[in-house]
Amino acid sequence: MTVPSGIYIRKARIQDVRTIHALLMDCSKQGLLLPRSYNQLYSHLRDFFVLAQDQGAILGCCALSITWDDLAEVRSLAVAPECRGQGWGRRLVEACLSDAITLGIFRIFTLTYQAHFFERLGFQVVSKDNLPQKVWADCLHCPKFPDCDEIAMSIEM
Ligand SMILES: CC(=O)SCCNC(=O)CCNC(=O)[C@H](O)C(C)(C)COP(=O)(O)OP(=O)(O)OC[C@H]1O[C@@H](n2cnc3c(N)ncnc32)[C@H](O)[C@@H]1OP(=O)(O)O
Repeated sequence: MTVPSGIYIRKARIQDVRTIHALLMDCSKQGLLLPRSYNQLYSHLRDFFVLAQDQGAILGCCALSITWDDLAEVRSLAVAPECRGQGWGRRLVEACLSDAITLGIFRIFTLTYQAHFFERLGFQVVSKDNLPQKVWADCLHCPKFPDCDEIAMSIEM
């Protein structure tokens, strides 16, 4: 497998939406994360960081979504298979954590099947009961609702 060169992390642009959508759809078909509609991606595009290549390809993404005055969520994390295992997933999450600090938010949670990956970044498993009700607003649209089997994790910075 050829490892792409000239890749870096930047904020998402409007031209990236279709590629972000395709990346997330690929992972969601494998049951790894929840799909996001074009409507959601356009309206939340400012939340996203992408792993971009000089030639224009988008090889990864991650979003920081503000939940409430002291809480934000890391979501929609995906790295293209050819770029995995090189620290890009970690850097994408760190970009979101850094953004949270800039915004003055120091408690971040995530809902994930990749508990070990997030543990490596300092997240800890928490009870879903410890997350505020507001967190579950999007879940009403989830095909798995109300039987969520994702693991809740959080980090305090
Ligand atoms: C909130 C959410 O969106 S959850 C959905 C997460 N996304 C997916 O599952 C989609 C498919 N998977 C992927 O896109 C990728 O495998 C990711 C995003 C999970 C990981 O991205 P990568 O770029 O491969 O991870 P990266 O190389 O940065 O690894 C960081 C650390 O986590 C570890 N790690 C990476 N993936 C995993 C894993 N699946 N299980 C356990 N540890 C892992 C690495 O060994 C590394 O450890 P280190 O700090 O000791 O070196």
